Amino acid sequence: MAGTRRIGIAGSTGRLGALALRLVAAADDLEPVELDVREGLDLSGLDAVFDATVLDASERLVDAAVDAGVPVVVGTSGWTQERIGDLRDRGAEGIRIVPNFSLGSVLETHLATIAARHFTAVEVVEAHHDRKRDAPSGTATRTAEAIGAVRGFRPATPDEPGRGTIIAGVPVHALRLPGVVARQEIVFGGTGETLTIRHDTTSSDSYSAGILLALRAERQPGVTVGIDDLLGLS
Ligand SMILES: NC(=O)C1=CN([C@@H]2O[C@H](COP(=O)(O)OP(=O)(O)OC[C@H]3O[C@@H](n4cnc5c(N)ncnc54)[C@H](OP(=O)(O)O)[C@@H]3O)[C@@H](O)[C@H]2O)C=CC1
Ligand SMILES: O=C(O)C1=N[C@H](C(=O)O)C[C@H](O)C1
Repeated sequence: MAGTRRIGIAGSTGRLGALALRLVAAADDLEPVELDVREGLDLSGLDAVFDATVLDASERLVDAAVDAGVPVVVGTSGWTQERIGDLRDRGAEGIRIVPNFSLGSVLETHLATIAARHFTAVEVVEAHHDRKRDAPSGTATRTAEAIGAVRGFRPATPDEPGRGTIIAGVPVHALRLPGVVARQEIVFGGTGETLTIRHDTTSSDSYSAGILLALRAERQPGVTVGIDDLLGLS
C-alpha cells in the first residue's frame, strides 16, 4: 500500500512477535513482513525491523541492520550494557532496545529511580510464566541498573548463594511459575519502614501501545534504551 512503512518482524511465530505482527497488520500506516532470522538476514526493502527472538539471533539481526542502515526496535531481552556499549562504539544509529513495552512497567522503573535517592537498601523480585527462557528478566536487569545509576555502585551485602543475582549492586530474584504473565516488586528497606513498588502484567495486551509507539517514533540517533523518552519521562 502506498505510504505505508514496511516493518520486518523477527520472531513472528512467538508470543511477542505474533502480537507485533497482528498490530502492524491492523495498522493503516504499517505493513508487516515476516522475517526468519535462521534463513538469512536480507533486510532490503524494509523501513524498520521489530525483533522478538532470542539473544543470539537478536544480536545477529541488529548487526545486520546496523550494516544495512535499517532502524530496529528490539524487544528481545538479555542485551547487556557491555553489548550496548559495543553497538554505540560501532556508531550504530536508529537502534531502540526496549526492556518492557508496557506503560506501567516503564513507570515502575522510573518511580524506583526516585525512591532510590532516599533508600540505601533495595531488592527486586520478578515473576514470569514458566515458558520464559531467560532469567533474571530484561526488565529486572534494567531496573537494577537504573537504581544502581542513581545510587552509584554500592555492593549489596549478601553476594552469596540463595540471595539472588547481584546486578549493579542490587539483588534480583527470579520466579518462574505457570499461572503468571509477568510481575515485578521493587522493595526498598529503610529505618522502621519498607516501600514496595509493584507492577503486574495481566495480559500481553499491555505491550501493544508501547510497540506501536516505538515503531512509529522518529528515528533516534545512536542507541536508545527503553521508551521513556516517548512517554516524556526522560
Ligand atoms: N520488551 C518487552 O516488553 C517484552 C519482551 N519479551 C522478550 O521477547 C523475547 C521473545 O519472547 P516470547 O515471544 O515470549 O518468546 P517465544 O519463545 O514465544 O518466541 C521466540 C521467537 O523467536 C524465534 N526463535 C527462537 N530461536 C531462534 C533462533 N535461534 N533464531 C531465530 N529465531 C528464533 C522463535 O521461532 P520458532 O517458533 O521457529 O522457534 C519464536 O518466533 C524474549 O526475549 C522475551 O523476554 C517478551 C515480552 C515482552
Ligand atoms: O518473556 C516475557 O514474557 C517478558 N520478557 C521481558 C523481560 O524479560 O523483562 C518483558 C516482560 O517482562 C515479559
